[in-house]
Amino acid sequence: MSLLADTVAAIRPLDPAAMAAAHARQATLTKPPGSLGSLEDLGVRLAGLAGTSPPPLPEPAVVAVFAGDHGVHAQAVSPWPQEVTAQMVANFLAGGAVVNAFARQTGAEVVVVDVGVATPLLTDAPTDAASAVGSRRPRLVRANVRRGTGDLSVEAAMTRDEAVAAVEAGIRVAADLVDNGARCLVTGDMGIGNTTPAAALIAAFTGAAAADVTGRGTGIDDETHGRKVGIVQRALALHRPDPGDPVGVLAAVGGLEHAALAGFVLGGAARRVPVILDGVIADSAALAAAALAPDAVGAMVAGHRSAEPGASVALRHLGLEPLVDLGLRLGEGTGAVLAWPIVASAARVLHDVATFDSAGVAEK
Ligand SMILES: Cc1cc2ncn([C@H]3O[C@H](COP(=O)(O)O)[C@@H](O)[C@H]3O)c2cc1C
Ligand SMILES: O=C(O)c1cccnc1
Repeated sequence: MSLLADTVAAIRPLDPAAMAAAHARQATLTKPPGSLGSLEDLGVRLAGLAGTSPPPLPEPAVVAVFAGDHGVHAQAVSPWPQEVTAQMVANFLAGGAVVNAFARQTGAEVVVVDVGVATPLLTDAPTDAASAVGSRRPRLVRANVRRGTGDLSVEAAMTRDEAVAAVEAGIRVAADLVDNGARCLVTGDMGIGNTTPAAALIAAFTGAAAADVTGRGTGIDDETHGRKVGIVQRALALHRPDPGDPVGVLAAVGGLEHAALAGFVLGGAARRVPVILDGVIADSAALAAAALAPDAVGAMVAGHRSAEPGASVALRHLGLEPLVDLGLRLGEGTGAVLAWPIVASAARVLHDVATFDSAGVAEK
């Protein structure tokens, strides 16, 4: 079988016995029952994912920033030049982007994956994902499938083979990181124009109208936004993507980083490690992952609620409630990195907190 088929086949539901044990343990801890709100449910889900209660602490964490370019950039859907994608990759590797600052603050590592950047990357950064674990220096993984997609408003973004190659690149990154000790995977993205394919994917997988899922990305005016909605509508009318064929949807209206992120989520789910979703790009990729393997949703944690309207539509479809809601609309993995300490805290409660019995605290 192929790596994609093997990975999908390895994804199983959450373990009900571990979840029941974690749920029972929550009730014995020195706090009023339910007082940790959704963190209690998150702790239970982490136990179900790991198959043990208490669940392992989700650390170390690595944020993988998948980078790609977009043919639809030719339709002026973003005010930024395409070269900014490659320039920001250099900035990530030099440690100067917002995601680097947040990663330093929280203790996460950064790996950048070139899965579809249009311009060749010149860098002396170390290039293996495995060594990212425990390293302070960002890594670059060279996994370029093609130098940017086709313009999805007039042609398929990529071929089916390219979509599968990008998904499998993401699976490989997840596998390398987990095999080298990562216990939490964090999604990141960089790709000028990538909120347009994200909107098209969300419309295709949820059935929502283009106007309800297309946002302002880096910050566009009303005229550009109106045109962007029209371009998403045109792409959907042209390709008629079938949500029952997730690879076909990714190939028609996706992006290389979206496809790789779908694979990254599947790779984490197959190895039963939590994957924290960042913003609208990760959320759109998560819809593709869930369409390929419905049980993959068990490994997903919605890090934050992006200001992009499509993000909320996608999360609702997945049945996920975001942890952080700060009006962020940056991407790169920033919101997900901020959520990581919250995810770790949800697990740590089940390790560290005394029980009413052990602490001699009276129950009501
Ligand atoms: C300097 C800069 C840094 C970024 N970091 C993330 N993005 C974000 O903005 C882009 C998507 O928005 P749109 O679809 O409107 O182009 C992606 O690259 C995303 O990661 C950035 C964008 C810029 C300009
Ligand atoms: O939701 C996101 O991650 C996002 C929003 C705007 C631009 N880039 C990314």
